[in-house]
Amino acid sequence: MAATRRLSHSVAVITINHPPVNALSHSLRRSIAKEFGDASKDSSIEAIVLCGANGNFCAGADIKEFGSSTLDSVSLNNINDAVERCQKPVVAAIEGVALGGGLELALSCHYRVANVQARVGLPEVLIGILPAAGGTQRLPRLIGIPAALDMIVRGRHVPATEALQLGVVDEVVKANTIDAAIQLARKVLGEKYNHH
Ligand SMILES: C/C=C(\C)C(=O)SCCNC(=O)CCNC(=O)[C@H](O)C(C)(C)COP(=O)(O)OP(=O)(O)OC[C@H]1O[C@@H](n2cnc3c(N)ncnc32)[C@H](O)[C@@H]1OP(=O)(O)O
Repeated sequence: MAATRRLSHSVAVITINHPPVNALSHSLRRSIAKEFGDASKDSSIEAIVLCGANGNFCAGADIKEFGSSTLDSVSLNNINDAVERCQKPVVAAIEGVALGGGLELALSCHYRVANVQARVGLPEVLIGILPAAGGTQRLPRLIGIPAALDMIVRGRHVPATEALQLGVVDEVVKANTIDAAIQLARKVLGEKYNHH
């Protein structure tokens, strides 16, 4: 399990890879933090795209590690704060599911592009907990309190087209989600440079 990084036209594409659903285990979080930190500091990189391998963005915290007492300084909150604060545009490319901590990670990105087949949600309530990595703040800021509360208390999986209507994602594409996210990042960069 690891996050890997490749470069596409000065955009770093960081792929989260922990089969089958890219659950955020301790070691995956460490790997994401390292790749993201390196990309943020690398002056040859102008923007960052976060995506998932195995046909999914991320199903959230690794439920199989719940109850383990491993001490880990790389919390999902730390990662999400670093992503949100990044000076470079960060775009999430969402395929499959972005659930729980996976959606919270995507919400920390500055933009979100989803495949039409994707689903997003905060299903923590279904396992008796509440979102605790910024979802209860970032989601209402993005889509308003009533719609966010509906997602948080019902824990339902929201299809990409509805997520677009609600404003959870910025764009829905039928194919080539990662390319679309790279294009969006480059468009944002173009707008930034045109304003200077
Ligand atoms: C604090 C808490 C935070 C930050 C959280 O994020 S809590 C976790 C929130 N996420 C969830 O509750 C998602 C739970 N998973 C699902 O809803 C579904 O598994 C799925 C929609 C992601 C996939 O569904 P499906 O295609 O039907 O496949 P399975 O359900 O059979 O799952 C396949 C294997 O993946 C394992 N899995 C799924 N989610 C997780 C997870 N969050 N952590 C660890 N492992 C996960 C699942 O156990 C299956 O594994 P195997 O049985 O094949 O070994």
